[in-house]
Amino acid sequence: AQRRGHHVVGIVGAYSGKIPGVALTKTLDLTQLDQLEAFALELFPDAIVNCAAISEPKDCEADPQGSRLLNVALPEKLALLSRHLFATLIHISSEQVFDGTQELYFRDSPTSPTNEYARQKRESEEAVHSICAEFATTLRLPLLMGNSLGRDRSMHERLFAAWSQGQQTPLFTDEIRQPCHVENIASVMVELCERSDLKGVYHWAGEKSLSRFEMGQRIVRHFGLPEDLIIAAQRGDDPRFAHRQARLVFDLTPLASKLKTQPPCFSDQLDTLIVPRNAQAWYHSI
Ligand SMILES: NC(=O)C1=CN([C@@H]2O[C@H](COP(=O)(O)OP(=O)(O)OC[C@H]3O[C@@H](n4cnc5c(N)ncnc54)[C@H](OP(=O)(O)O)[C@@H]3O)[C@@H](O)[C@H]2O)C=CC1
Ligand SMILES: Cc1cn([C@H]2C[C@H](O)[C@@H](COP(=O)(O)OP(=O)(O)O[C@H]3O[C@@H](C)C(=O)[C@@H](O)[C@H]3O)O2)c(=O)[nH]c1=O
Repeated sequence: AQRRGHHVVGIVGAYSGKIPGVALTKTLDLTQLDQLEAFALELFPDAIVNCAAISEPKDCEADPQGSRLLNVALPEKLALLSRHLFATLIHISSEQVFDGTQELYFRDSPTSPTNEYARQKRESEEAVHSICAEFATTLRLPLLMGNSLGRDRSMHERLFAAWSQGQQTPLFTDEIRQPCHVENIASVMVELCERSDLKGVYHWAGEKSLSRFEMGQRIVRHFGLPEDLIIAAQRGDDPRFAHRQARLVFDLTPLASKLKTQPPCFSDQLDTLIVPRNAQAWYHSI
């Protein structure tokens, strides 16, 4: 956004560090919608990009009411503000609105959420596009790759955390995802903020679909680690995981055919990953 000459204001919750490229950060509890409204009216933004959520399925199961404040009430409020401000709204939904039984998911494929998080995401899509359809683009996203600000959030960071504590990680051979790294998604979002002809719900993901086990293998090889750090597993091996969606793969044509940014290959995504701080001593010791 900075490269394109945009002025970015970042709203943060608990995060207190510097955020590269963000001119101003504002700490707000995004469950306090009156404070958000006051700030938005003061700022009068041209575009609002909503990345806030309770984004762990298990956290939404544990606290449906609390997570709804972020995952449904907040997008609703942002949609009302977008309409009032005539501001573009970019909202994020998830591949998890689908049940994972289909070979490929299209923008108009029927959704069938199988958990609280996914139900909230579908509800947020319906709210946003009924309130401010002419201003909003919702991106349904896949499993995200990248280096999180806190260094403990993404898939490779969680794997490094387990490996550096001496744990081998069981990874599903029968769970297929289409991971995409966040830098690529940020470029898509900047393009969408500059386009008025791409409103509605779109799918975006990486070029390649892989099993969680294949992802683990590619991560291990990329960092020159021993292959026995990962163990092939099946979702059904453990009743806690038997319900997990088997295959979440998107048709990307509608958006990929209109944007300069293209779905990234998996090796480009691996090249952006760094060893998380808390695993560096272990990594250099092996
Ligand atoms: N990660 C993934 O694999 C996927 C994510 N998504 C979606 O992408 C979006 C981003 O997800 P992701 O980056 O993983 O989410 P994270 O959980 O990593 O980050 C969400 C952010 O929301 C902010 N937040 C939460 N509660 C509050 C609050 N009360 N007040 C202010 N800020 C708050 C937090 O900011 P702070 O740190 O400052 O407290 C946190 O950093 C979400 O909509 C998610 O549903 C979709 C598909 C997959
Ligand atoms: C994917 C996977 C998970 N698990 C176990 C580990 C953990 O106890 C449980 C849940 O896995 P996860 O913690 O990865 O959460 P998971 O529910 O797999 O997915 C999450 O992925 C992370 C990256 C996110 O950002 C979330 O938004 C969400 O998409 O399932 C395996 O044993 N093998 C696997 O291959």
